[in-house]
This record gives sequence, C-alpha cells and structure tokens, in this order.
Amino acid sequence: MSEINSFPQTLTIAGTDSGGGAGIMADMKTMQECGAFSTAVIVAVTAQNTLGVQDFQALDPKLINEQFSSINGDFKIRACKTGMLADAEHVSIVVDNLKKYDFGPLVLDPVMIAKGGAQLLSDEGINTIKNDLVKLSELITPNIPEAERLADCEIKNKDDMLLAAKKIKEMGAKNVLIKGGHSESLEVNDLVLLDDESHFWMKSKRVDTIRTHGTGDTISSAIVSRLALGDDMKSAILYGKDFVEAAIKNTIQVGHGHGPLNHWAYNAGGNNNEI
Ligand SMILES: Nc1ncnc2c1ncn2[C@@H]1O[C@H](COP(=O)(O)OP(=O)(O)O)[C@@H](O)[C@H]1O
Ligand SMILES: Cc1ncc(COP(=O)(O)OP(=O)(O)O)c(N)n1
Repeated sequence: MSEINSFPQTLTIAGTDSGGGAGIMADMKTMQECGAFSTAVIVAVTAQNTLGVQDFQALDPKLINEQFSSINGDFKIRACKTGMLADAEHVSIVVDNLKKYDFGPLVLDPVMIAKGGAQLLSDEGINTIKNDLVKLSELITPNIPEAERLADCEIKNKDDMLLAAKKIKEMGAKNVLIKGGHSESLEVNDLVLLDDESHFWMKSKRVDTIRTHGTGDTISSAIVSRLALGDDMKSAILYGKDFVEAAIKNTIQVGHGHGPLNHWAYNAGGNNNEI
C-alpha cells in the first residue's frame, strides 16, 4: 500500500487572477503540468483580465492564517512559492507562517507591478520583503525592474544584472535568478547566481508576442514543482526555463491584450530550442 502523502505536493502563496493567466491560476496550471499536486494560500483576489488589473483586495489575516493551518494539517508540502503579497501587513503574515510550518524550500517571486502597470505590492511591502522574506528564500526570481528595486541600482546591461544579483544574494537569498524578459534586446538573457557563487546565463530568442501574461509565475512554479520532485536547484531552474519558453512560443489566442501562456506546450513537445 502506498504511503499517505508520498505524491509530490507544492504550495503557492499568492493572489488570484480572474482572467486565468497569472497568479495562483498560472501557478496551479503549471504545477499540474510539471507533475506536482498543488495547494494554495490565497493572499489577495484581483479583478483582472488580459487588458489589466481592474481592482484587488487583500484577504482578512485570520482567513490567511487558517488557510496555512488547513494545508499544514493535511498535506506534506515539499516546496513552495510566493507571488503577489499586496502590502507589508500581508508579507509579515506570510513570513510568520513560513517560520511556523515546514513547507520545504521557498521560491520567492517578488511580484511588484503587473504588465498593465498596476502596483500589486505597496512600497512598504517591498521593504518588508527585503528585510524579512528574502532571507527565508532558497531562490528569488525578480524580473529586471524588481531586481533594480531590490538592489537599489539601475540595470542597463549584463554586468549590471550580475552586480544586482550579488547584492540581492547578500540580503540572504541562497540562489538568485534575474529574468531578462524586460530588456530591450532581441535575445533574452536570464542570469542565475548559485549558492556556491558560480553563475550562468540562460539565453533564448525573444519571441515577438504580447502574449506574455504570467511568464514570471510560470517559470517560478515550474521550478517549485521540480524541486518538489527531487531535482537540485540548477536542474530545476533549467527545466523552468525550457517550460516557460515552450509556453511563450506556442501562443494561444485568448483575450484582447497581454494574453496567457500555453501551459500544455511543454508536454506536447512544443519547445524546439534552436539557440
Ligand atoms: N518575449 C519573450 N520571449 C522569450 N522569452 C521571454 C519573453 N518574455 C519573457 N520571457 C522569459 O519569460 C521568463 C519570465 O521573464 P520576465 O517576463 O522578465 O518576468 P515577469 O513575468 O516576472 O515580468 C524569463 O525566462 C524570460 O526570459
Ligand atoms: C494575481 C497576480 N499575480 C501576479 C501577477 C504578475 O504576474 P507576472 O508573471 O509578472 O505577469 P504579468 O502580469 O506582469 O504579465 C499578476 N498579474 N497577477
């Protein structure tokens, strides 16, 4: 007889996206495709579609604490991630619960601003992430504007990215992935700075599309899933990059704006990596 909770289980702590493309919705679709059973603590609810974020509200702290308790009381979570955390109070609630329960390695996706421009984390919330949450993370995955904010520097080229990654690692993150999707170049360069201070670049061709809603959620969730399945950090990150690349390349036509990714593509054999 198989043991209860032997199946790889993950947790996403984030906000919902009514449009289905980002946040907890993208996380759970990705985790499903990557072979993990996903659970979720909802921190905030957004009214959102591919055109932008129309409204959002963070949940009552008591209900957030109860969700953590419910998950801890029944499942064996092997790896977890955070996404949209709204404000300083909610970041602190998450920090307290991550200290209280063992949910395995944490991948911190420091979501700040959605592609449509909506601010999903207050300025105070950014400070609380820097002071209290970064040090709990096994991996932090900022995009370029988020890395600039965390490291308090401007990123104009690959040297700047490496400098920022080193500064963020000094804040207490074990491993750092700076995603290059927001650069101007025809090539997308993601930087990985590992625990042992070594670093490498993940290079891919920029796909000419506006359908990139939820790219950050998708790569971080694929990484979390692979960690839960037993991969080491480097293998999990490389897998995450392949997964998101396939999901961006194989566009699906949904919505009028920044459309969602194709989360089926990787398993359908959709990533022919030419570079
Ligand atoms: N147009 C694109 N073509 C190819 N890869 C992309 C593109 N946009 C983003 N990516 C990749 O998607 C992942 C998420 O990157 P990014 O968009 O920078 O993060 P976020 O969604 O958090 O803003 C990274 O691996 C990045 O290289
Ligand atoms: C609820 C929620 N969480 C996160 C995001 C941001 O997702 P991201 O992967 O950075 O993609 P964009 O929204 O920037 O396209 C979100 N929008 N909503």
